[in-house]
Amino acid sequence: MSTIQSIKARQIYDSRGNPTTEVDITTKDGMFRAACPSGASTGEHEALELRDGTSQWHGKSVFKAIKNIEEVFGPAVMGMDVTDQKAIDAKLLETDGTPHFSNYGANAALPISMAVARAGAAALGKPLYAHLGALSGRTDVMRTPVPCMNIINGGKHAGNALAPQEYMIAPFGAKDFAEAMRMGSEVYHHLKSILKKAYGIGSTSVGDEGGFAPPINNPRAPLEVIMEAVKVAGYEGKVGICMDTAASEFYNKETKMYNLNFKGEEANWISGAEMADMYMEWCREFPIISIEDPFDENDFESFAVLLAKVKAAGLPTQIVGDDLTVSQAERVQDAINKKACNSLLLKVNQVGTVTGAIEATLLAMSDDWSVMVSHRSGETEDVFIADLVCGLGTGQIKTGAPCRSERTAKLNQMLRIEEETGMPFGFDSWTA
Ligand SMILES: O=C(O)[C@@H](CO)OP(=O)(O)O
Ligand SMILES: [Mg+2]
Repeated sequence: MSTIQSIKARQIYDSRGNPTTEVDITTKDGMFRAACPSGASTGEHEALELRDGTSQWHGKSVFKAIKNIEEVFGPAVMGMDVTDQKAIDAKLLETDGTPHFSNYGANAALPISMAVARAGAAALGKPLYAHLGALSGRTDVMRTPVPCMNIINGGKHAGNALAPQEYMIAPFGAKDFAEAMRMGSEVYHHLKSILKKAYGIGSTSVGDEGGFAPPINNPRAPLEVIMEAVKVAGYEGKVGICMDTAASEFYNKETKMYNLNFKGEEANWISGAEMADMYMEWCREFPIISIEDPFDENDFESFAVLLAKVKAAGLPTQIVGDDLTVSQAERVQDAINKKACNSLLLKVNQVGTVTGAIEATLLAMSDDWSVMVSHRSGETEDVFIADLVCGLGTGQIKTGAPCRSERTAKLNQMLRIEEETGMPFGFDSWTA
């Protein structure tokens, strides 16, 4: 048994230069630190990110959340045993008194929960990934994941006119994580040269997650240039494409239409049914193995239409819920009932505790979904999700481009985990 002796919180800054929360917990085994990430294209059902003042502007300070850590959550969990993650997470929820931290903030609860996992691992003499594997009952299936690297940025993450938010490469044909990293970084560098030639000056500036943000607004064009880069690198058949359209960002709730040129001057409205046809066309033409948030966060219907079409066509593409499911068991259950998707994007701050994230994962897996662990567009140096994905053994992670330290920190941590353990690599359904 190892108990919480002190909790200290501070405001630090994330990769976008916005304030966020960090916590230090001490036990007899030492000091354990964790920091909270922050999204830009956040789902409306996510647990509350508490910022000072009344607006939701991300540049606002988080001193209220800091105060809540030190004066509300901290005292509530003081003296509790850090090896009992479930009990501490339940205490955080009970103290807040709402299902998703609407009173004191998930950005106050989450770093405590993550630091407790680190402290618990130390108390048991285990690496973090092994502790998380045990907490989720998945010790026997731990593995390093296919890194889905976001190499072209659009949407809310970039200053270009491109509507879809993320175009990722997934080097699933690698023999191990180290090779996947090498393949990903080679494709990334080839893409840089191709973009420079095709689009000139400014085309290789990057978005929030390190992917290029070229002056493109045709949503199909990135698929073409990415495949060109994959070809030049010599990895055709070994690298798939994953997309995150983040379609909630350009949906009109009244007209139920999507504006595929929402950052450009002239709108380009299309219906959910037309979007589904567009995705199907792309999936037939390109090796797209994953589409996240292809529709609005409440448009379960269009999700279900696309999933059914993909299955009927025998395509390998997974349909991933992010804003739709917000890493919360209730929303996952809803999506299971409505057959809206077959994959969960897992972001710990959408739910606010490590236990909540594990619950959502296990529920999704119980219906044969895949699970892609994910960073946020606003990240810190904290590498927690690298250990989480290996411990849960989901086989997929998205944590940005193979550049920028807040992204490579996680990728490099997985290189270390692979070196240390020789864990198996990859996601079984994605094979070369
Ligand atoms: O939509 C997403 O999946 C994420 C991470 O890539 O973006 P954000 O953190 O801005 O929600
Ligand atoms: Mg998303």
